[in-house]
Amino acid sequence: MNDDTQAALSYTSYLSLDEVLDAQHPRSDEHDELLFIVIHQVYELWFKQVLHEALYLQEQLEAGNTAHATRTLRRILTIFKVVVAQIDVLETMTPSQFTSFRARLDASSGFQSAQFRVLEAVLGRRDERVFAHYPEGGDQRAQISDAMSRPSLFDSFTTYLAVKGYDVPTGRDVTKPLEPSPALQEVLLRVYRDDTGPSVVAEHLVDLDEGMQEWRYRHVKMVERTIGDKTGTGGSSGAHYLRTTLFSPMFPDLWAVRSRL
Ligand code: HEM
Ligand SMILES: N[C@@H](CC(=O)c1ccccc1NC=O)C(=O)O
Repeated sequence: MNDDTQAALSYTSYLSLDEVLDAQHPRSDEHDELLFIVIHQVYELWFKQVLHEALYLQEQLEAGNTAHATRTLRRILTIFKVVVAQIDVLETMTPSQFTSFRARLDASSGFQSAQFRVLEAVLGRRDERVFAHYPEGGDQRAQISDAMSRPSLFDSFTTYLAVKGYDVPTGRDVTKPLEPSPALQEVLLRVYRDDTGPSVVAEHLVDLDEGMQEWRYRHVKMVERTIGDKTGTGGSSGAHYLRTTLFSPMFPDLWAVRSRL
């Protein structure tokens, strides 16, 4: 196409708003279903942004760049605050309002959020059970599987510590779950005692771990108040299942050293 005939860039075209604002398709005539859809779409957009930042963060860490890594971590943490806070908006929906359209959700559920599973994998989760909700041979399954085969954020952090001259244990199989490592804990104690850039990065990783746990806690409370102990549309026991996910920190070594600091 000749440049002269191309429509001028506008707010609407730059942001693809025709597509974005045409992407809400309630399955009922219930007033509250639009909120439910919009909230989830906003989540998925933030997940996209967090994943984009997390990849950048891993590059910055592996290059030993404390300033950039710290800035990126602060951005991710700020987004986490926003996504935890937006649960307040969904909690303005009463149980009976949700019940009015819940059956129309069929068997769809948060279990099928591929970006959430990719995020968990980037943060170090290695757990085949999540695949149950993604068809074999599908793109989403491949994305989660790829993320589980790459070094996690914590692996990039240990690489960063090595670049900074710390004698970190090497040779971890990055496709396996993160296990507490006494040798790495000794290194972390030195990092905290030195109290320079790496200790700031470590504290931000603790913030991130806590932020993820905050989200899980707020999600469970929202579930308890909205559907009580009904089973989930995704086939789990619902709030009971979600409570079992509450107390598994992503970076166990960073928590293990705290009683010695
Ligand atoms: C009224 C609001 C909500 C209710 C009642 C609810 C309920 C549930 C339930 C019962 C499960 C367990 C899976 C199942 O059997 O269905 C679940 C999982 C999940 N939900 Fe929600 N949810 C709500 C809102 C949200 C929102 C806003 C998000 C944001 C993306 C979300 C993301 C997830 C994720 C990622 C999981 C999987 C968690 C895991 O396995 O650790 N949910 N939800
Ligand atoms: N699992 C929820 C339904 C639900 O919340 C949901 C359904 C479809 C898409 C996203 C959802 N949000 C989180 O699980 C339930 O059992 O009511």
